[in-house]
Amino acid sequence: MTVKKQEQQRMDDVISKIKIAEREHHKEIKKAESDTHAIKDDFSNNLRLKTETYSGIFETAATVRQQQQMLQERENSWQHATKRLDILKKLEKTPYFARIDFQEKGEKKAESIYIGLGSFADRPDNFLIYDWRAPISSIYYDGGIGQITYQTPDGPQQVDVTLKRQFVVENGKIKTVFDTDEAVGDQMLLDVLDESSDTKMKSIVTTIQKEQNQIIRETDAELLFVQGAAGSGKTSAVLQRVAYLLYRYRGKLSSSQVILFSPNQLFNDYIDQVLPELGEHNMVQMTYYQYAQRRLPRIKVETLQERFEAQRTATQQKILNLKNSLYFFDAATTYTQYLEKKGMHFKNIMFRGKPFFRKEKISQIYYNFNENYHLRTRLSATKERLLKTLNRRVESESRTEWVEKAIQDASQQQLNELYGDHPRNFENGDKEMHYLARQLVMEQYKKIHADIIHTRFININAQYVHFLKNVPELIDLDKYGISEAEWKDSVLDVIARFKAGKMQLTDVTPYLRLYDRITGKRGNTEMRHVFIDEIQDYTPYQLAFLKENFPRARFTVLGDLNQAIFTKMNSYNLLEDVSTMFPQDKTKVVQLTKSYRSTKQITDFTKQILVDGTAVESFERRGDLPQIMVDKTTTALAKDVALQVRKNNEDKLTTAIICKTLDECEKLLKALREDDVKVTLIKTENQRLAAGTIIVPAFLAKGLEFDAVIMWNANDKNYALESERQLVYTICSRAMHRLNIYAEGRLSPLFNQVPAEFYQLK
Ligand SMILES: Nc1ncnc2c1ncn2[C@@H]1O[C@H](COP(=O)(O)OP(=O)(O)OP(=O)(O)O)[C@@H](O)[C@H]1O
Repeated sequence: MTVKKQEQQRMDDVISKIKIAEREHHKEIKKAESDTHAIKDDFSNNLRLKTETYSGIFETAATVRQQQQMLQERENSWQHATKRLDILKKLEKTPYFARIDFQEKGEKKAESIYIGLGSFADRPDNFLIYDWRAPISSIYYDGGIGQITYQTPDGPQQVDVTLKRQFVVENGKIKTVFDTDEAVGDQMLLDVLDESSDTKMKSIVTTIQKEQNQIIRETDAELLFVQGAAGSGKTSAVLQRVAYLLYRYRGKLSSSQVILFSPNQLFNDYIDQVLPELGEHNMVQMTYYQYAQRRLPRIKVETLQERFEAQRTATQQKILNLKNSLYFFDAATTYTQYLEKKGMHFKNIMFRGKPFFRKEKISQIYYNFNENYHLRTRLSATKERLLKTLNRRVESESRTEWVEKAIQDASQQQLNELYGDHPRNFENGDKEMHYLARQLVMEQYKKIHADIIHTRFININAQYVHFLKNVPELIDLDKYGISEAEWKDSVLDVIARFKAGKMQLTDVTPYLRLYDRITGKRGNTEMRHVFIDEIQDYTPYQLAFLKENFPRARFTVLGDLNQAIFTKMNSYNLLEDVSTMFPQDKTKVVQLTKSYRSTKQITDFTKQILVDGTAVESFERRGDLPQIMVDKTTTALAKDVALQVRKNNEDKLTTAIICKTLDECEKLLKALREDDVKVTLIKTENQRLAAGTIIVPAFLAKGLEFDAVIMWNANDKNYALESERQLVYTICSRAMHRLNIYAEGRLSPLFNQVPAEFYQLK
């Protein structure tokens, strides 16, 4: 019998056992559902509410609690069985993708294990399939044949691997079997990478590479920094890592305690199938912009597009750099310490157009507490004092004549509203009158009460401006090449924006943090893992803020300093900045250099665009040389783009046309439509990735990939500055199989250093 036949026999046997298990789980689910119905019916038929006596209330509450517990138990077993069934259904189609034969040290007999998406045993401890995340499965990813060490919860273990076999399976049938002596055979990887792109990212579980496996299984570091070339599988590895952590810490870690910050909403949409494919729930996913904007519903924060397209003077850029830095973060910390003594800005609490509590009065209360009071306690003590004063005012006001009269004149309905839920068994008429009077006055003062509770007396805009005005005292501006006058202008700019209800993204984080420090907001201690993708587009200030906001979380950050399209050159110091926030012995940096996304020709070309592209290695997958076409007019170029799109379609390659700005996208869209080319414009990050040809502005193409990329108008006007090198690299490195570059007039000088043998001139 051939190896393939033998293996198929085993697979058939395993599948039939999986089917038996599926039926069991079906039964369990049905039972949990019918039990739930029965409990609910029983509950509504037999529950008598006894509310007359204490013991009656007690009894009723106990019954309700008992019912709830029973329901919860059924719910848990339902959930457990449903999740398991879900995995079994996946296993039924592809039970496993690898087999390893090995001998443990000191053991006489060799063992064979099969590795799949989840584990499966037909009886206790008889594992027919091992989960890819089990400690032993690591040997599949980590090495070839021979002695291999793997990590277990009890420490390192050594085994002698004698066979590594990989399977390609479709619908329960083995398509190919091959034995390999490498970590994960290149042939299998090549097959996977040759496939065409999709609007949804796929998991890489069958072909995880050794370096990626390290990232996935890392559990010691508090900060794991992954620097990887474009297409080196950072995002893929990190999603596998989430699945790994959920498995490794099951019962202790849930998907709601893991948050991923991604570059844009489009990208969120692109990756949201990976974890479900691996049988796990998605983690919390958000963009930094969403995280910040949801706290500022009334302010219009600069959008991704505005930020990307803004033209800044050298001075504005210097100011921005300072505001994004950790120095600025520290200066803000010092400033808030100083607020414990003086400088807080308050607003009057108004009542019917007049100040009820004057800001001077609030300030006096705030600063009257002794120095043991810090910002949080100072504020809550102030609130308490204000509420007390309000209460006294309610008391005295309720004894005034107008109130008495108002109650006497009140209709029955108005009175009922004043009584509310209060039992009407007052001791005497006076007490009843007093109660109603207080209710009436409190109703009048409702807004004041709410203003105090919600700390609306803090003037955060004025406070932020006050902070900015004080910056020259806190930071030596000279060191940053900024004059006092320039700084003053920048403060005026912030004030003008405030007046128009707007804010630059750079100001958002210091602004929110100032508010948090004043109000003493505590961080989110539930979150255990924070993942940040495309870290190069974050500022050190934002990262320090996130660290403060998730004090108990471990951080995994990934990025490619060569793709910093927003922060540009400043990103190169980022690693240094970030590492100061974590203990050194708990920081781990991993470099991924091999690029899997693109053909060798594309990777070799794109790495030449970089100033120092040495850390990028191509993977041996062959394709055409990238093509560059320069023509005199955009009309002629658009015609050629249309032809190229048609050619790509014929070759079954999905095309993305990437322009620098949205405006250019719109113009090209018009030209292509006139030429009868079907294309979808992706205008905002809230859109879905459409199938078929798309046109997308560069700032939204982050993290995505396409079979074929057309870079639109890479001329010397559009990409003139050295600081745009990373953008050009990012655009070109989105291509998997084919890359075409078009330029009107003259090609951007950023391509000058690419040797002619790396591309073809059309
Ligand atoms: N081990 C692997 N097996 C199969 N495919 C892989 C592997 N690693 C990466 N890939 C593929 O390479 C492509 C790029 O991966 P991914 O998007 O994760 O890279 P990245 O480093 O996040 O890229 P970028 O920084 O450019 O956004 C994807 O199509 C992914 O499926």
